[in-house]
Amino acid sequence: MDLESYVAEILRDIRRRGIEAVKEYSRKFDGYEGEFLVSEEEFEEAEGQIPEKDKEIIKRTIERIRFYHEKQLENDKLYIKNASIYGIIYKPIRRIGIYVPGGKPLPSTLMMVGVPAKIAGVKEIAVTTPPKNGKVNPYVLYVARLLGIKEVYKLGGIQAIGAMAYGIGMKKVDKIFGPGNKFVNEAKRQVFGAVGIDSLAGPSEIAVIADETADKKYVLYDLLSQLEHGKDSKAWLLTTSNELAEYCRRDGIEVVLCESLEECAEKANEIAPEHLEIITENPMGLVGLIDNAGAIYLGEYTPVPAADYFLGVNHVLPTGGAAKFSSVLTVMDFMKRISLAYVSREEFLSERYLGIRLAEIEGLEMHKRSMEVRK
Ligand SMILES: NC(=O)c1ccc[n+]([C@@H]2O[C@H](COP(=O)([O-])OP(=O)(O)OC[C@H]3O[C@@H](n4cnc5c(N)ncnc54)[C@H](O)[C@@H]3O)[C@@H](O)[C@H]2O)c1
Ligand SMILES: N[C@H](CO)Cc1c[nH]c[nH+]1
Ligand SMILES: [Zn+2]
Repeated sequence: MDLESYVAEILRDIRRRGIEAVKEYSRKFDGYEGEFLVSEEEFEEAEGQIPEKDKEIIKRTIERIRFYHEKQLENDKLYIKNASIYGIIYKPIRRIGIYVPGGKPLPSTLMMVGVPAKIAGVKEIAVTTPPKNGKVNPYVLYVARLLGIKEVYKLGGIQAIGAMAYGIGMKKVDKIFGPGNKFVNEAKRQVFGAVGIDSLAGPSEIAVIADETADKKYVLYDLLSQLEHGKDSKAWLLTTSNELAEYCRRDGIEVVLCESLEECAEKANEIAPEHLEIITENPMGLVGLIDNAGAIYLGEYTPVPAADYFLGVNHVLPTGGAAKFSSVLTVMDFMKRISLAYVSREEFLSERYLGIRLAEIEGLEMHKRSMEVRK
């Protein structure tokens, strides 16, 4: 069965049978039976397991992520014309769900999603993450606690996405955030409409554009870093250097030898990778040629793992070509734009002839009357 039908069948079953189906899939895929909601005692136990040094590492990282993201917050945009007010106001989404991957638990992902959500002012946050041996990773729980998130569920994969989208075993969320494996990503795609989703942030990818000036070892380890996430991850080397191409020919790395850096850039645009590193003599010079990438990292000292963890930039990024039409996670993904207008009598009466005639053209009589009846 293909992935789409496989996931659709499980989601259909979850919609039909509710919590019984969620329990069954949780038992089957995560070997878990028991309460889904993490208890206060579990939060405390987790905190007790984290060494003080690690607590400092996490706090400092959260500060760096906050510093970067605070600058993204936009103000309402209003203007006055003919004594009327027009514009856009921003409101945080009321209730969100965050999926934190758990095959290899990624507490850093909770920092990347939780911090901008808090900056945006989201009031209710539910986190789902798959348990291992019946428990949630203690670092994930510690990060949740630091961010003031109390609702964490031991739920992973398709069943977690179904539970958040349809409100099974928890209050339904308005939008689901966070990356995951191919099952999670496809489930998010399929529940879109019932809820919002951030983007299609699936198995990790990296493309590196490099020339003969690049350090071969730096390039190779950067490529291998993203393959480490799992067998669905992808890595491309786009290079003008024969020597580098030969050095990086390893399992899982697709090497493309190009005639010029312009050709490398065009190849990157076709791939639209999640991450694009440019390690060339003049990396900045190529940025103008790149249209499609989730993130662009320039030079020898901006490897993807640094961005994954401590630079402060967001590591939730579109994959599978979705960077052609979607973007890195930002604070504004947690907010809705609401159109606002307050029209003065003077402006309404002087301009309404436009609306009245357009209503006639569209044959919508009550639209016309609504504008005509006003004095
Ligand atoms: N694009 C991004 O922004 C980004 C960021 C971080 C991580 N990632 C990616 O997230 C992914 C995390 O994957 P992971 O597997 O470690 O954790 P995960 O939590 O996404 O997936 C694990 C869950 O998948 C479900 N599952 C596994 N096999 C299944 C099957 N055969 N049928 C149904 N469900 C099944 C189980 O419920 C399991 O708990 C990686 O691919 C990583 O590259 C992407
Ligand atoms: N590289 C991942 C995004 O594709 C993010 C991550 C989290 N932890 C390590 N890496
Ligand atoms: Zn990574």
